[in-house]
Amino acid sequence: MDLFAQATALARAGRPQDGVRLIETAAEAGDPEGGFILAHWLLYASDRPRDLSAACRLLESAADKGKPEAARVLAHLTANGAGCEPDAQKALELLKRAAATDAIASAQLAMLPLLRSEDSAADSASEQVSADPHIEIVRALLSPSECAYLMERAEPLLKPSYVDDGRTGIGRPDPIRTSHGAAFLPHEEDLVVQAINRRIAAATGTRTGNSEALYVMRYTPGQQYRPHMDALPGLKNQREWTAIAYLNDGFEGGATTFPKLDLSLRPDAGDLLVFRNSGGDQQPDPRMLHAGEPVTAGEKWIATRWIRHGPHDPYDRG
Ligand SMILES: O=C(O)CCC(=O)C(=O)O
Ligand SMILES: [Fe+2]
Repeated sequence: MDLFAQATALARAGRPQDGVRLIETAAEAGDPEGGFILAHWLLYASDRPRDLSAACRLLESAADKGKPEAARVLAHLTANGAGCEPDAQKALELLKRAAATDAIASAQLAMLPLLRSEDSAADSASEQVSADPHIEIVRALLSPSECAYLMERAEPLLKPSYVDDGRTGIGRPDPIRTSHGAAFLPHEEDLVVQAINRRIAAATGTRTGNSEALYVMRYTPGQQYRPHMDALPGLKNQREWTAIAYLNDGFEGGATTFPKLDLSLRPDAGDLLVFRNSGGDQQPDPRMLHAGEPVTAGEKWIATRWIRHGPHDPYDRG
């Protein structure tokens, strides 16, 4: 039985602390599997305070001992400068090392030469839907292969979408949003996702460091996002902008509607819908109520960036 299975068996037998101790002891002894698991507990802050630097050190040691998944996750953190100095060259070397035996890393590596440049955001035609409030569609910002890549990467990570409680900032299931989704937190934000995030920032005139994690959503028939506001009253660092990349075509229903503005939009795959949720005073703009209408056939995939007024830590849900 591998280490994780042993720890899980202990937890199931009512001895979770022994399971945790088993992983910690293995990690301390330099076991790459133990180090990889402990690094994730430190990244997710699941049972202990978040410590990105400690996670990087554990991943580095596990990667040096030949664990490709550790090299891949460390590549993401290194490219991002999360928990360590940003170093694009080192990130690429780590990814190449991982790609020799890790299918996810090799798919990522294969995408890199196909990525559109950050400057290409300026070449995408932008159509103004409304000047005030600001709503626009940037056409074909993402290529078909980039859209396919995001859906493929997100699929195994999908979980029922939660809605953050405006008061507590804690996520909970809510019939308002019945889709499934996956957030690309900094350690999951691979080099392709980082490039896409930079392009979305360039297209919206915002900074990557102001955004929440890219959130990929999938709606199957009957699923929807009922009318809601992305800006939340009382949020100290407001969700000023929303940028939604549409990743596929070939579904029915699922338009994005703004009931107060009498607008119904159905952008094409690769397009980015951008709208402003709050004014300069950071107060939610009531006109920006919007919904993802129920999908009636096929699947609808989108990727959303909720962009804050100022710098935001994507690990911080508040
Ligand atoms: O699915 C849609 O069209 C809307 C999604 C949305 O409102 C959001 O991501 O905040
Ligand atoms: Fe929304």
